[in-house]
Amino acid sequence: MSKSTRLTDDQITAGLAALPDWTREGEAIVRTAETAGFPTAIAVVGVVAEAAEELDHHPDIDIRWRTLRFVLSTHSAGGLTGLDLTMAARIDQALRDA
Ligand SMILES: C[C@H](O)[C@H](O)[C@H]1CNC2=NC(N)=NC(=O)C2=N1
Repeated sequence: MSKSTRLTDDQITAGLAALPDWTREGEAIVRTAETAGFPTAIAVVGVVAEAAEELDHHPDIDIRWRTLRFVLSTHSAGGLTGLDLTMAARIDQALRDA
């Protein structure tokens, strides 16, 4: 299946089982994470930006001092796709490495 095909509810539930820090909000998945401080938060955003360019898939990112909130959805598909799950895993990795 193409990475840009909209996932079924069952596929989303199965995908999120492997991404316990993410929650579904309608046609998006969301994660909030607290980092060590503002410079770390900005560094994580830099790593995520590189992954987003690599995958051509871009999260909405809210920065509040050292807390980051990421929202993923595939606008072109009008919902969630495998790209959102892949990007969520990359964001998790960037946070672990921070
Ligand atoms: C032309 C380019 O491939 C599209 O605009 C991409 C870029 N990044 C994107 N990011 C996200 N989250 N959803 C999209 O549909 C999307 N589309």
